[in-house]
Amino acid sequence: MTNEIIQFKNVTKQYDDDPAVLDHVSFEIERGKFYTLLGPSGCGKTTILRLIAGFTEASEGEIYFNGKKINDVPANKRQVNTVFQDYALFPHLNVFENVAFGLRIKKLKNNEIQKKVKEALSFVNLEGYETREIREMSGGQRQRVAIARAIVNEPEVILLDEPLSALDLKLRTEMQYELRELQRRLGITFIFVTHDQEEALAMSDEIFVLNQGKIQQSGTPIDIYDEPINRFVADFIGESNIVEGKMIKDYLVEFVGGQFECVDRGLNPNEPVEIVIRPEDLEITTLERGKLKVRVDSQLFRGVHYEISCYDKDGNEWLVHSTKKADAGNEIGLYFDPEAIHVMRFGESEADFDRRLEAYTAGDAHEQ
Ligand SMILES: Nc1ncnc2c1ncn2[C@@H]1O[C@H](COP(=O)(O)OP(=O)(O)OP(=O)(O)O)[C@@H](O)[C@H]1O
Repeated sequence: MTNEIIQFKNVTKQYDDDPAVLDHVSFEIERGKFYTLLGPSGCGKTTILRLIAGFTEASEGEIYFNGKKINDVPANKRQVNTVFQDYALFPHLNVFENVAFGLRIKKLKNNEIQKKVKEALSFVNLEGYETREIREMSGGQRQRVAIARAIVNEPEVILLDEPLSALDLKLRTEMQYELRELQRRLGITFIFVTHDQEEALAMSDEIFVLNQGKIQQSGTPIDIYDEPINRFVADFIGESNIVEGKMIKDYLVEFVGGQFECVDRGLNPNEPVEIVIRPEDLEITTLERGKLKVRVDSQLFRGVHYEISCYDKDGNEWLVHSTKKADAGNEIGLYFDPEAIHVMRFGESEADFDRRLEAYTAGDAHEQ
């Protein structure tokens, strides 16, 4: 059996004559993994969930579940449950009845309902809360009731639409651990929607980064952080310094008036590129040792590091995360390793990016 559970083939969603909210989107979801759809407000994340759940229809393209086309399968016949942002719990029912609701509709026997609800509540650490009213539960507990209500139906996929956004920061972080752990224990596929990049990096096996109805890049958190394919992804995932430049040789790149050694990524001489250097990869040093010379504009103490904003002579801003202080007005050097320079080709598609990196890692990109 293939490990693929959901597949989108060239799916487009358009309302009336408005521009498409999803534009020929294709992807595959594997069984048992934690996926995150990440992107700014309005990029189409919820629309993807609604298409999987069957709450809306695709304008074009095909959606497969376990290898079968499901475009015309109604929502209640799909092996999918959704946890909504506002939890959508029934305020007039207690915890037990909220979780039991779907099972009662399916007309399961009472003793079976008792057993399944008990199991689901124990999965989310809510044993003993059966008779509590929803209004007597905290935000985090309501969240867990909503998850119990989804897992009690034993779906193959759980869709979670910004389920943590109503929680305060501390509880949100706790719930991130809990959800991740729960997904591992259950072994069910989770598809989680968020616009919070830190949440996506912390929780996911795979992330799909979306913008304006298109998947910009998909991959593991580390792949996406270390190898963003374009300016949008680099900017959206973590903080970045991004400048324009051009390739000199396959392992030498020119920007802000200097030439710097970089990792060979199969790019061609003279090719215009964008360069990303993460703030934590810049080291404050003397003017002599520094590869870049900059003037410090401001610094903020962020607890674990200082966030220092500097400018080079061309007016580019360089953000540095450092445990060392640097006072505003001082001229300093910035040092970085060749591996810290990430070079992006302008306007490259994800498929071309993957092919280029595959060729590079297979060793047939360029001879050095
Ligand atoms: N029923 C509808 N009719 C018309 N346009 C819609 C409808 N539903 C959604 N849209 C539009 O589709 C686009 C994508 O919406 P979607 O809810 O998928 O975005 P999102 O990425 O989940 O955003 P958010 O993070 O704000 O929830 C938005 O521009 C939205 O206005």
